[in-house]
Amino acid sequence: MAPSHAQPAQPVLSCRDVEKLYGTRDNVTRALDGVSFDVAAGEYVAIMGPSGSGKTTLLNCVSTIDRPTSGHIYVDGQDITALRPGQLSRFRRERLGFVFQDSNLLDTLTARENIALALTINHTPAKEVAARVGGVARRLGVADVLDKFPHEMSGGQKQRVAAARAIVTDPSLVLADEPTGALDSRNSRLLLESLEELNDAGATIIMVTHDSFAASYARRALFLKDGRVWNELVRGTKTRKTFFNEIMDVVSFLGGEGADVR
Ligand SMILES: Nc1ncnc2c1ncn2[C@@H]1O[C@H](COP(=O)(O)OP(=O)(O)OP(=O)(O)O)[C@@H](O)[C@H]1O
Repeated sequence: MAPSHAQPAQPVLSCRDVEKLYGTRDNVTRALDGVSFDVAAGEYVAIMGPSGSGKTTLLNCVSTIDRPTSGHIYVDGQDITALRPGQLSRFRRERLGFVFQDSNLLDTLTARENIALALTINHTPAKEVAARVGGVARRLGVADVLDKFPHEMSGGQKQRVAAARAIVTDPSLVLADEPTGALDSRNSRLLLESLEELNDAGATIIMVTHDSFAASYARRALFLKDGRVWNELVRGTKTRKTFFNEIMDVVSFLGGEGADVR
């Protein structure tokens, strides 16, 4: 039999011994204390953990908003901790998609213009912009609000427009920071179902959340504690309900240690 030359697929994201220290020598906070994990193409990973465990710091380092004190972060094999300031905005625009708690849409632009913005900045031809915006808007169920301004949309619609904006450039990685934090339960569910569908269609998603229900939509949950990866749960073939119960068990255990887990 011919030898197989198949290489394991390169992870989309690889964090290696990431440390982030804040403060001065006399008053140091070790927000990340040697975090290492990989995210493969097409994965959907929830990052959980008590308040102060380092979730936001980790997301900020992956999104290049902040720089680790030591360690390396690779996106598609490229060490993003080595990017020069002038390369960062291009990296973010081309490789990352963001969904924040507050949709962060620009008030003076319509939904269509908000979704199209990164493509316009990249000088994508108008015909392709129209086709891509129409496609993602249909997938996220916001095709009927494309000509509305943010103040004319519901909170749920704004978040789904933000999700459409995050994926329209076909980024390597979608980073969601408490995306359901400001939504009621119906709109949370709609957004989570949309993210799940995007993941089914191939998007790689990392979502920071306090919410076990939201995390149960992911395929894997990583738990941070005191700046370290403390535990990991994989959904596998389990139902979402079973996965939710497993997540709740870990959350209550962490909470049982006096941590503030909402
Ligand atoms: N700019 C900063 N200067 C000093 N310390 C900071 C700074 N940012 C975060 N920290 C500290 O780093 C640790 C991790 O904070 P981080 O915001 O990443 O936690 P988190 O898990 O996102 O918390 P939460 O769930 O409350 O948002 C905390 O102890 C926090 O006080």
